[in-house]
Amino acid sequence: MTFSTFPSRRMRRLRSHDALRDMVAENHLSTNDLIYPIFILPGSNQREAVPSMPGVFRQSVDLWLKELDKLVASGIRTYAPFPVTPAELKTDCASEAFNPEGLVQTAIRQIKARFDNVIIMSDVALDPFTSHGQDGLIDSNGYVLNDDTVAVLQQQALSHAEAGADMVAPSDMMDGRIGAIRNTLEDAGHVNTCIMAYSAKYASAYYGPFRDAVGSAGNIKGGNKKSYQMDPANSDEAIHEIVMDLQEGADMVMVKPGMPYLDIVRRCKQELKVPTFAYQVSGEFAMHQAAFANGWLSKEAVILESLLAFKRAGADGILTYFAPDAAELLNR
Ligand SMILES: NCc1[nH]cc(CCC(=O)O)c1CC(=O)O
Ligand SMILES: [Mg+2]
Repeated sequence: MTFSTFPSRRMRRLRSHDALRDMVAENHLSTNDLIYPIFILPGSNQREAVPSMPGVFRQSVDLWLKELDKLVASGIRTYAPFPVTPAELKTDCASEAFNPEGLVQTAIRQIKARFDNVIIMSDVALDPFTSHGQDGLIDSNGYVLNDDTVAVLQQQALSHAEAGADMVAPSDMMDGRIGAIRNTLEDAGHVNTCIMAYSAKYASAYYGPFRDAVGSAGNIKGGNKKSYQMDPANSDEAIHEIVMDLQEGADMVMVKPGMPYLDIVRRCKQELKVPTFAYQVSGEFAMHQAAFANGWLSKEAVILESLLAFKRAGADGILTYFAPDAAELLNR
C-alpha cells in the first residue's frame, strides 16, 4: 500500500457538503431507536426530582399519562416503567412484585388503554420489592438464591403480561430465568409477549443514581451484586450468556451499561446478528448532565453523538434518559 492514490482519492471530498455527508452516513439515529425509562410513584399528582439525575422526575401515573401525550407525539413509542415502591411494601419474599394492582401493573394497564401505538417493556427483577435491595431472594448469609428467585420472576413476568406488557425484560441475571419465563408465558397463552433479556448485565458502579431513583440505594445487603451480575473484566462470557438466553427463548438481548461496554455490543451484533439493545444507564446520564451543567460539554451535540455511537457499535435501540431531549433534537 502506497499513498499513490492521492489526489485521485481525497477522503475529504465526501465531507465537503452537509447533504453529501448525510448521503454517505453509514449509521442513523431516529426516534424509533429510543426506549424511555420512567420512574413511577404511587398516588396521584405526585412529582419528585431525582437529585443525582438532574432533569429526571419520578411521577405518579396520572402525571405520566399527561406527559406521554407529548412524548408519544414526539415519536417515542417504547417505555420502560420502574416502580418507586414504598418501604412498607418491601419484604424478604418480594410478593409485591407480582401484585396485579402493583405500581407497574397499573401503569401498564393505564398506558396501554390510552395509547394504541405504544410498546411497554417491563423490568423483571425483585430489587424494587425486597427489603434487602438484592434482585432475588436471599438465604441467611445474604446469598441470592437462583431457583427460588426464578419462581418469583415467573409470577412477576406473568403479571406484567396479563396487565398488557408487550415485552418483559428480565434484568436480574439469574441462570435459567429466560426459559422458565418463556414456558410460563406460553402455558398462559401469551405467545406473542416478547422477552428482552438483559443477558450481559455487568456488576457496574454506574447504576448508583438509578438506585437513588427507585430508593434501593441505602439497603443493598452485602453491598454489591457481584454474585450474579457479570464481572467487568469479561467479554467472552457475555457471548455465552447471550447465546444461552437466545436458546432459552429471548427475542432480543441487552448489554448494560452502555458506553463503557460498546465493545460487547459490537461483538454481540457481529458474532450473533440478533436484535441487540444497550442501556445508557443512570451513571452515564449523570456524568453527561454534570458536564453540561458545568459548561464543559455542549449538551445537544453530545447527546446525539453519544446515542449515534451506540448505533455505530451495532445496537438496534437504546434505553436512555435522554430520550425526550433526543426526540426533540431529531425532530428539529
Ligand atoms: N434490576 C435492577 C435494575 N434495572 C435497571 C437498573 C439500572 C439502570 C440504570 O442505572 O439506569 C438496575 C440496577 C441494578 O442492577 O442495581
Ligand atoms: Mg444468564
